[in-house]
Amino acid sequence: MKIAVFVSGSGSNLQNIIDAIQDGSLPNTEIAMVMADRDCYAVERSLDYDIPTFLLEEKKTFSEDADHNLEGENIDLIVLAGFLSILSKEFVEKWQGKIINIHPALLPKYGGKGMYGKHVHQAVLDAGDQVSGATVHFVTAGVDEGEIILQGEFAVEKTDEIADLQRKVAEVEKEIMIQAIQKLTEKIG
Ligand SMILES: Nc1nc2c(c(=O)[nH]1)N[C@@H](CN(C=O)c1ccc(C(=O)N[C@@H](CCC(=O)O)C(=O)O)cc1)CN2
Ligand SMILES: NCC(=O)N[C@@H]1O[C@H](COP(=O)([O-])[O-])[C@@H](O)[C@H]1O
Repeated sequence: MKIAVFVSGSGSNLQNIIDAIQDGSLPNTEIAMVMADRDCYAVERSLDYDIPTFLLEEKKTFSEDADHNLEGENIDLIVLAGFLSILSKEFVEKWQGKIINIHPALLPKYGGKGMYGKHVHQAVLDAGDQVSGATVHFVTAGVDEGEIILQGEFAVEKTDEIADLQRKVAEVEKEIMIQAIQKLTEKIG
């Protein structure tokens, strides 16, 4: 299975995929390319592993530029891993069913435009939720509206702050990201 990973941040989810390939949890899986919409630590991680890496910083044309790079690469799956730009309707329709995203909450709660990173964790704390988690879902033209593939949960303690949720989310994301790719590999082959 050839995958392309889109990134914007620290790259912890990218690292989880790299590690899973190296430890044999994702056999027959190859990260064919990493594409970033901004300079970020995920780019450094990708380059450290000699993965073909593209920095596409023109926000208005990211989807078009990314599609150009994907052409002819026989990519089976696109993984949005901490990716913070909204993909165009045209791009999503062309790759429909082959793009997944990981979100740091139990969708449909706390999803949509403006809901990313610390904004999500703050919303969970403000709501006083006792349970939160993360979600892997298919990507559609709408933001965080696609069919849910997997979710993982954790308990929110009264004393928890944003940093605590970031840590707990990261642990759940590590599990469900790999499980989701394994599940789709069985389906796509
Ligand atoms: N067409 C789609 N594109 C993307 C989706 C999607 O479901 N459909 N998922 C997002 C990932 N995401 C949450 O999981 C998400 C990312 C970014 C935003 C957001 O509001 N972004 C800001 C800009 C932030 C920045 O560039 O620093 C914005 O667009 O104003 C919300 C949700 C990835 N793409
Ligand atoms: N809605 C998008 C969003 O908030 N994505 C979140 O960015 C964090 C950093 O990812 P990274 O360490 O893999 O870059 C992750 O928790 C991911 O769920």
